[in-house]
Amino acid sequence: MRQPGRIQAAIDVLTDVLDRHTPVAMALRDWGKANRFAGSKDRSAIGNLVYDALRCKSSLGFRMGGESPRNLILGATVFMNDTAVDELVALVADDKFGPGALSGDEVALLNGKIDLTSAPDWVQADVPDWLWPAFENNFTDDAIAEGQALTARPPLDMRVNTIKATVGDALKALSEQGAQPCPSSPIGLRVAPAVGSGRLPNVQIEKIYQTGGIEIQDEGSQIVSLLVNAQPGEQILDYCAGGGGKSLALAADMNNEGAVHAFDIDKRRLAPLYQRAARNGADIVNVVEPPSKNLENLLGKMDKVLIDAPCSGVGTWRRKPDAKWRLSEDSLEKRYKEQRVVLAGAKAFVKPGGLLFYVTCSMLAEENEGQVYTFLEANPEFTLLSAGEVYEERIGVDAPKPWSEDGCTLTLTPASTGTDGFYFAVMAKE
Ligand SMILES: C[S@@+](CC[C@H](N)C(=O)[O-])C[C@H]1O[C@@H](n2cnc3c(N)ncnc32)[C@H](O)[C@@H]1O
Repeated sequence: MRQPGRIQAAIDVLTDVLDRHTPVAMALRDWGKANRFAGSKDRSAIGNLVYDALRCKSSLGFRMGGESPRNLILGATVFMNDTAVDELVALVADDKFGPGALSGDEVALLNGKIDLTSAPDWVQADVPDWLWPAFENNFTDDAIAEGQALTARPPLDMRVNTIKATVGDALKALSEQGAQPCPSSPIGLRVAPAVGSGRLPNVQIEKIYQTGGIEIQDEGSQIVSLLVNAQPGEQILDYCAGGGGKSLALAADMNNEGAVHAFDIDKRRLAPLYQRAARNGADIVNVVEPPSKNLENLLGKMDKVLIDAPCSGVGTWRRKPDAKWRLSEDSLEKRYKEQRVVLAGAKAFVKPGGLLFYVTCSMLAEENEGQVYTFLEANPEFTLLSAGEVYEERIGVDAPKPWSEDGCTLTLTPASTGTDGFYFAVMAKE
């Protein structure tokens, strides 16, 4: 396919996402099925344009005078992919598979007729307007920069599974894919974000992945798992284990000694963990299916309980930009309620002297400090500890510093640590 055909395809896919509310991955898959002539390079070029347009939907819409799929994709082509306006005009002029000739107004807009610095802050930050007060409240002077960092293409991060491989083994196995050590996680590898129409490698077909030597896991998720500081021989409950990304990381950190009990209220979410744990050789992962009465024998006995709480997912907007615009006040309220429920349910498993960890992939104070401080007030047997020392010990004194409102809990963000957004708090039970 030539560039104009790819642009038109991206407009069609984005129309499906915005007008028919189809999830972006599904819209891209559907387009691929209906257009089997398109090669893998075409698909990644189209996907990149659609994802870029979604990441910057409000700022591109502002610069282009409206958020139609055509405006957004043309804007993404020029403003985010460095295509020169003259070149684009010539390319689309008479290509019958493209979006048609550009109007004079479109050309003027693409040439920067509207200055983004005149836009409201939430538009410059590409954060939904209704959410801006909460977002701004969290980051004050840095809020626009934090929002903009969430619009960048994400890298591919991998955790080396130290049960099966060393960082050196994995680096060697993935050298052709461009893997480098992560900036902060000592067990992380990173492939830089794709540029232009490029794509990230499919490492799942590589032997090192298939034999359990690596897991795909954002560096932020690796870091919060390392901050649990799981020790060999400990009994740990991962209370919201989902697909088990953090359970597997904890098991490796424990050198496969002790136990990681992986529970989730939703049995379907736990399903992939059986196979993942087997591939990882993570023998100490004990999957506990709901109902929660199956956990009764662990009450009051856990050295550590990890709550990787259900949340808005603001911290993952680089990877899931459509979720940013789907988030609603109602769904956020539901997440707050679920967070209170998991905190109330998980606390009973911590043994006296044990630790309770509260993690989200959100960057909103209401889901983070807000929940932790409310919990601490109602549960005086728990005390907030500072996470700074363990961060320095495990991640390094020279590593990029996470953001912290209270000097105790940590918020990792794309702008501060170059990771997905994550919140981390640790509380001790007396
Ligand atoms: C952020 S996800 C977990 C991701 C997972 N820990 C990982 O690293 O891949 C949050 C999980 O909390 C679960 N959850 C929600 N309410 C819960 C509850 N009351 N008890 C236990 N798990 C719950 C959800 O089903 C979801 O899988």
